[in-house]
Amino acid sequence: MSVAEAEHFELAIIGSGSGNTILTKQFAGKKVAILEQGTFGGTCINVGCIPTKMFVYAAEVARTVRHASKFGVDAHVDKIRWSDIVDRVFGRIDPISADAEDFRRSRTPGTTLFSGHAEFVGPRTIDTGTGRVITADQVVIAAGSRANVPAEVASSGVEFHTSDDIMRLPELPESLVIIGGGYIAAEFAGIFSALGVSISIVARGEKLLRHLDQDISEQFTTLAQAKWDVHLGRTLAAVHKTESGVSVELDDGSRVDGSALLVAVGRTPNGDRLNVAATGVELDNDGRVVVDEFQRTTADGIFALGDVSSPYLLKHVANHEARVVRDNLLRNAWSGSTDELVRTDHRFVPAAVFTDPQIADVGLTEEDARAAGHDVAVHVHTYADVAYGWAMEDEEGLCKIILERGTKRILGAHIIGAQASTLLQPIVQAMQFGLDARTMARGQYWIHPGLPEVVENALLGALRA
Ligand SMILES: Cc1cc2nc3c(=O)[nH]c(=O)nc-3n(C[C@H](O)[C@H](O)[C@H](O)COP(=O)(O)OP(=O)(O)OC[C@H]3O[C@@H](n4cnc5c(N)ncnc54)[C@H](O)[C@@H]3O)c2cc1C
Ligand SMILES: NC(=O)c1ccc[n+]([C@@H]2O[C@H](COP(=O)([O-])OP(=O)(O)OC[C@H]3O[C@@H](n4cnc5c(N)ncnc54)[C@H](O)[C@@H]3O)[C@@H](O)[C@H]2O)c1
Repeated sequence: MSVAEAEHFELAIIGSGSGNTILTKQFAGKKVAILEQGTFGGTCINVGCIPTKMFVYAAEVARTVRHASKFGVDAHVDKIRWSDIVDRVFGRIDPISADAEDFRRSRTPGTTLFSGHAEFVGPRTIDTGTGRVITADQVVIAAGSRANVPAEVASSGVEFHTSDDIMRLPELPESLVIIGGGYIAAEFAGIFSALGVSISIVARGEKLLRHLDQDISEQFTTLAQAKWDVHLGRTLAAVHKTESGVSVELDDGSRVDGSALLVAVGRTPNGDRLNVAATGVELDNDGRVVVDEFQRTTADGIFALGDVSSPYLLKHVANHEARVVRDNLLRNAWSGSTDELVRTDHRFVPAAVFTDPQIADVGLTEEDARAAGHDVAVHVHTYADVAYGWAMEDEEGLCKIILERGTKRILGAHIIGAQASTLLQPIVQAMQFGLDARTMARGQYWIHPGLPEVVENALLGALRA
């Protein structure tokens, strides 16, 4: 079909992850195209946040049993039924994706789903990859990101996995070599080790999760080194196939062997595969679609959101940006005035790494706070120093609070330990709504002897520091 014969839509959305969530009832009756090249629903539901956390929970159950004896409860893991774990996760997720696709394909009047690789061929003109070309008044680029694979692995001919397929392995491997020291490496190391797999990690940094506050990164690295075979400050030289799986050759000539290989070295935004130049959308030096605070790209009528344009690569950020785009799609976003437009708020973006132990953070690291010139007051409180931590026999967890000394404003909070993401959320709330540390610590009751007392004590310690 030629561009001249293109079918016209009021709205076209490239990507059915967070992009699909835009279509609430305000869009009923509008003529909408959704373009999706892969599994409907995108990364989070199919291969990201949700399945990984379902595996994380199964891993935690196994870990609890393995550690039960220190509480005077003798128990052991009889067997890991890997295929049942996989079936539990995907038996729940796959139907959700299939139903969401069916809903858009056949139960949403006015919406057309194009299942193909979309590319721009002109201003707001898209080749849908299905033999049809469409035009649209407004376009949303919500095309996400993809896993990076180092050339040494890609060209090796050796079987390897990424987060896209590691959760569907036919069998649990005896050992797993993980290349990378970030989020995905940490989460899958936690999952597979709890299920009995020997873990080796190869990371080029001197610490794991090195983007985190130094105290947290150090604590995690120390704990990881005690239970996994961790190779820090090493790069990959080559990858070889062996009789039992794979051998990874490092830059110092040493080798790390395992039965399976997981590559977890970051993700690339998919804007480079959309021929965005044809529609006037700019990419930055990191390949992200350039957007302003209203999620508008450099081309009239085109918004972008989520991993394709955001440095955060987090689902709650993509969701927030999708809500901003939804609101701005319904306004006249290129009229010249921005008075009516909704702004994205990236001030206090929290994140959690669901590894062992869990990690969560919000705001500045101590290093960044000092580098920004703040006069900081810092306190680290351990789980072992609160009553619930005693109950848990916890020797790993800590909560670090960074305050601006004069105002008592919370600049950053960093937690490693059980339920870190749950413990962090009230601090996110305090930062978002301008609650200072003194009011947060002493202006409310803290349930005794709940685990959040570690946050209360970290706040009080920072106030005294
Ligand atoms: C293993 C893993 C675990 C994660 N865990 C968490 C977590 O616990 N918490 C968290 O906050 N975040 C997590 N994330 C990150 C989170 O999944 C992403 O930030 C989020 O899903 C991005 O949403 P999105 O809508 O931008 O992109 P996606 O959900 O990836 O959607 C983009 C869609 O666009 C499609 N597409 C791309 N290019 C084209 C094209 N040219 N034509 C047609 N379709 C196209 C893709 O197929 C995809 O379906 C995790 C990610 C991974 C990989
Ligand atoms: N719980 C969560 O919110 C969650 C979970 C998983 C993934 N994610 C998102 O997905 C994104 C991707 O995760 P990720 O772990 O792949 O990326 P990451 O950016 O967290 O970590 C990448 C790691 O790979 C290393 N690396 C990069 N290139 C390398 C190379 N050529 N050889 C060896 N090591 C190399 C980096 O030094 C880093 O340690 C994250 O940025 C995160 O935002 C979030």
